[in-house]
Amino acid sequence: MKNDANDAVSLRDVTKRFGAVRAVDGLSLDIPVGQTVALLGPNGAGKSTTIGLLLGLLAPGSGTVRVFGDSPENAIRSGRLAAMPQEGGLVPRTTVGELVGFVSGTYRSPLPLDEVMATAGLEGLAGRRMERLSGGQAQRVRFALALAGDPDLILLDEPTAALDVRARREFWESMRAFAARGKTILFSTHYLEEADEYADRVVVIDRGRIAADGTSREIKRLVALSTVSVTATGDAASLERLPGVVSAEVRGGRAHLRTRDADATVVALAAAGAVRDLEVVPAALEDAFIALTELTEPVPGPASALTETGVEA
Ligand SMILES: Nc1ncnc2c1ncn2[C@@H]1O[C@H](COP(=O)(O)OP(=O)(O)OP(=O)(O)O)[C@@H](O)[C@H]1O
Repeated sequence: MKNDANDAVSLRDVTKRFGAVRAVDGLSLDIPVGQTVALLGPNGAGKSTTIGLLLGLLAPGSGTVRVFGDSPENAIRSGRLAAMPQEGGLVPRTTVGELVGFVSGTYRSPLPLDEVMATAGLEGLAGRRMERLSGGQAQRVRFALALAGDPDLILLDEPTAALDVRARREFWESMRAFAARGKTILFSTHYLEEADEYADRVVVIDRGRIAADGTSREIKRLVALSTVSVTATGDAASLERLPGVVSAEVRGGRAHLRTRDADATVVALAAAGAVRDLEVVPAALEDAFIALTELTEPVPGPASALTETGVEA
């Protein structure tokens, strides 16, 4: 039997229903201490429900939920678990320094204030009033409030949903500083690029179940196809027999090979002396995500549409 006290998060066969809807459907997930994990999934996949269960805001219908081997309630009480709200939580007419200082003072062993401000990227903003903060700055203040008690695990439900690209990048720089201190982060996101860039591990969730779990590289390799292009030296039918190749097309004097294993395909092309003007376009996480979440029947509920950078409502 696994000793889940070694993991920051341990979900075992967890199910949560809302009437006829199985929001979380037999989910098992262990997150070791120090990992940054993205929970990626389309609308209604069960991401918020999973986070709600981990915070003890929702009780599982069946299965067990453990945070550092303990109940979510105890993990929060001991200060090891914190969450960051997506909105609200900021008191008007106070300054950043006053609010963060006040919240810090409510903890028994808070993180030193200057460290909180530095990790959240708020240096120079201590005197700024809440009303005058940009969306990105406000989100970093919420992050500072979550950090104040020096938690070991932070749960973030779509932390950058309301931020523009630049604010998102700045937010993730703050998060990196937190992760660099050996802390564990679990965040949900619709943005594939965020999962790709900032998570050590991507857990794709769909209809309350895990559809894939691994590094973004592993997930891409699992289901998405890379494209290898070379100056054509053979016909499509012979190229389709190369290792890894799923389909081949010859047009404009170039062969375009869709492959599950670009390395193997390139090696075979090289062995055949056919690697002139080689170009390899790696698989995108977006392709993998579409493939994974299209494997099963669509769910009734909010429609989801893919944008260039992610999945939006
Ligand atoms: N309190 C509730 N009552 C009834 N149904 C609910 C409730 N909370 C969630 N659901 C349903 O459970 C399913 C999972 O919802 P959840 O909010 O966990 O998904 P999500 O992945 O966070 O989606 P989104 O990305 O849209 O926030 C959905 O079908 C949703 O409609």
